[in-house]
Amino acid sequence: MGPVFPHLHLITGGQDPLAAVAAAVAAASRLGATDRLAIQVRVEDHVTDRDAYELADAVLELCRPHGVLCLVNDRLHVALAVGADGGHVGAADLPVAAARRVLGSSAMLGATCRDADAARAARRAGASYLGVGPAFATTTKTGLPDPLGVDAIGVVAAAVPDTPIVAIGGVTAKNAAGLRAAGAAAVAVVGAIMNATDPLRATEELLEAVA
Ligand SMILES: Cc1ncc(COP(=O)(O)OP(=O)(O)O)c(N)n1
Ligand SMILES: Cc1ncsc1CCOP(=O)(O)O
Ligand SMILES: [Mg+2]
Repeated sequence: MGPVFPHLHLITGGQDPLAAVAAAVAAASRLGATDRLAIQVRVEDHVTDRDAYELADAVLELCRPHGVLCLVNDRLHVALAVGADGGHVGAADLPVAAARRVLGSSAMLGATCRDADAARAARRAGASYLGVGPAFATTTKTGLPDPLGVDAIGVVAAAVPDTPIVAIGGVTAKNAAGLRAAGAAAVAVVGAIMNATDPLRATEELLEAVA
């Protein structure tokens, strides 16, 4: 990863995640912005560790030659096994301090939170960045709390000025700039790219929106 924190985090999902990841890496390469893209390998809970490992290994093969950051959601043992750059944990995963012990001090570790106190606590426990959302309504993940909206994400960003905030949930090329303007260092998307008819173009539009 270059000296910047990636502004666009693509989280895998949908029918053909590898094709979408390849398109996203190609888009970032065309824009000379591979250090502004991160890929987070995320699979549904019913997916086996073996299948999660195979996907993560294939994603890493697409990312590494271009210096695109590769993170693994939830399954930190898979992140370690494939040699990913780090992982992301939320309320149903290892606590942040435990996750930091598993990944070691140099790995990138993201943690989900929704308010300033949780953000400060996650930072103290060792999180490198914070995933904050859902920003807007989304159907990609069920059982989510009410959307926070742009202003609430700005409040969390202001509470931890030294920690990158990644806004997630219903993010599109149209609303991404507003999240950045509110203080988010980055945005994370699933559907805007994974469900796009042209994931390469969708990635270009999102990278331009968060530049
Ligand atoms: C960047 C980013 N932010 C939040 C999440 C959500 O993680 P989590 O709360 O662990 O929920 P699942 O993704 O595991 O369903 C994320 N993955 N990435
Ligand atoms: C995993 C996750 N956590 C909070 S919202 C979300 C899904 C985001 O998907 P989309 O970008 O399609 O709204
Ligand atoms: Mg999780």
